[in-house]
Amino acid sequence: MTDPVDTKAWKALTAHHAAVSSTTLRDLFSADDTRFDTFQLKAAGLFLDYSKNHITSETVDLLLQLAEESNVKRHFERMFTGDIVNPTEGRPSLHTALRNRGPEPVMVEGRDVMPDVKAVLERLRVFSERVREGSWTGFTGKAITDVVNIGIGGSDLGPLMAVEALAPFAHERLTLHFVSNVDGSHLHSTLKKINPETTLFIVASKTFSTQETLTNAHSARRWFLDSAAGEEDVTKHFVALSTNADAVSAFGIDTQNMFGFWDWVGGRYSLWSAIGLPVILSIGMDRFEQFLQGAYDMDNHARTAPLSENMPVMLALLTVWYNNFWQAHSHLIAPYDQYLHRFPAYLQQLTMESNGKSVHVDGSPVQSATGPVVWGEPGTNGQHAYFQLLHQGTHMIPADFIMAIESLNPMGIHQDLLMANCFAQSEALMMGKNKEELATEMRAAGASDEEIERLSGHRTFAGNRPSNTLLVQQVTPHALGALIALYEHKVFVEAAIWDINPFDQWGVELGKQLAKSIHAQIDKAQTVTSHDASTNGLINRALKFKNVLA
Ligand SMILES: O=P(O)(O)OC[C@H]1O[C@H](O)[C@H](O)[C@@H](O)[C@@H]1O
Repeated sequence: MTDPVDTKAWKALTAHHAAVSSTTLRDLFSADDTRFDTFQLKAAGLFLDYSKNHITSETVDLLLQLAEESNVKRHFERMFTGDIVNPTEGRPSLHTALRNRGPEPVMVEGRDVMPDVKAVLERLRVFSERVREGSWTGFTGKAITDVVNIGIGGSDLGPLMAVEALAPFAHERLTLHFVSNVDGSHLHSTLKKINPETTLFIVASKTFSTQETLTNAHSARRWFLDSAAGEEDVTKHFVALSTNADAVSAFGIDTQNMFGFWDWVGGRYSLWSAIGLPVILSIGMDRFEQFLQGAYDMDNHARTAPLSENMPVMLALLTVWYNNFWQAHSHLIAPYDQYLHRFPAYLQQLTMESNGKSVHVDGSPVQSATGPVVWGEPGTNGQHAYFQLLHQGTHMIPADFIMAIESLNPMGIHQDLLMANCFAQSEALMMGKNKEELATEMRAAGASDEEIERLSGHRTFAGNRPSNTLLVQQVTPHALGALIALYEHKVFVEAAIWDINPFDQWGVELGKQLAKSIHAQIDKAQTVTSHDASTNGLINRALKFKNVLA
């Protein structure tokens, strides 16, 4: 594969950037009153306005040429049809098979995986219905009231985000809890709220070897056994979601209580698999299927829509445009919906674990920036915290505003105010306020010319800051499925352009290795000299704090 910087489109985009970078968004809008109609897309119930970006039709043509030269369509086909798109682990990446609602088979090593996918979904349906209707009972015969998901990373962020996002559809009797951090306070504060007789623990771990999850699961099991009559009661209160049946048995969970998935499902793409059990318990299997359908609709869009009408492709190209040509390496996600409050955190793993890479698929070093830093909070809260920097700071931070038009909890003027704030922010970021506008405003409020002069640097806004706005009718299961799949495919297209592998995560391994050896040293409680001076110093100081070192 050609390095993206060596493609014709990349070179043309570099020249194009130099030619257009001084044109402001205000200029672009005053020169063309059809921008909003030109730069919009619809897909799977979502509406995207991308007109508030530093683009002209020529920019879009060049970006589309880059997508062509990067064989984006072929990359999609390879992923959807089960090719080894994760060569460092020798695996396909088939989260799309998990939500395939169509009749087409999906082949892995010559075998259709769809029957297995459907069989697990069926088992999840039966199990979740029993828990939801109250016929799955605990060791004293009572119905389950609390479900604790113990998992981390992809085995936590997805189900947690989706359970929160779909809270209006939640089962009335069931309260969902999520324990991820190995910090004992996380488990402790959860255990304080629940009763062992009516709690179901879900131990969620693809590998079933993750230190945090196993530590939390063992502690939860011990806590449970303190109240239960005996080991045999564990079966009624612990289930596992994993690809590793041996490790599940070794932990002491009957594999009849295990819901499996497969190594061709990446952790951060696993929400659609058995890892979605907390979501299924909360909203029910019928709604979970609507969630899968939303993602499937977006999959079909990504796979079949021409590049120029393809929403994930366009979002990816805009990220490449800013990241690689405008040197804007930070990306804000601003969902104007309180229930989407964990969506930015979810996208952090999806995007930063996928595209935080410095080498191409063949292992050679990249020559341009890859995945940006992704962050955010729900609106309107962010406005009262860090939006100052977005409006007047020295960085250009492209933003995605996500607005659900209808609230699932309509209350007076709340939703209209939320919407007004969302639209006001993207307008303010783009239009800014020049000195003349400020002067008119201040004069009307009685300010003197001297005062206007003194404050104009502080109170003007340069504007010219780009954003996308995504509209959705309501955050329903279908809409959420489509939204997540949109970002999954966006990340995939970016990786295809940068020629990096978005499906491995070797970068998390070194810290895990070192933590193991440092844990052994902390346990030994002897002065440590095997690390660098800072790390030795910190361990030894900590041992002194613990009072275990002379
Ligand atoms: O599901 P598990 O095997 O427990 O993995 C949990 C998480 O930990 C790993 O270190 C990876 O960084 C994540 O991609 C993964 O989702």
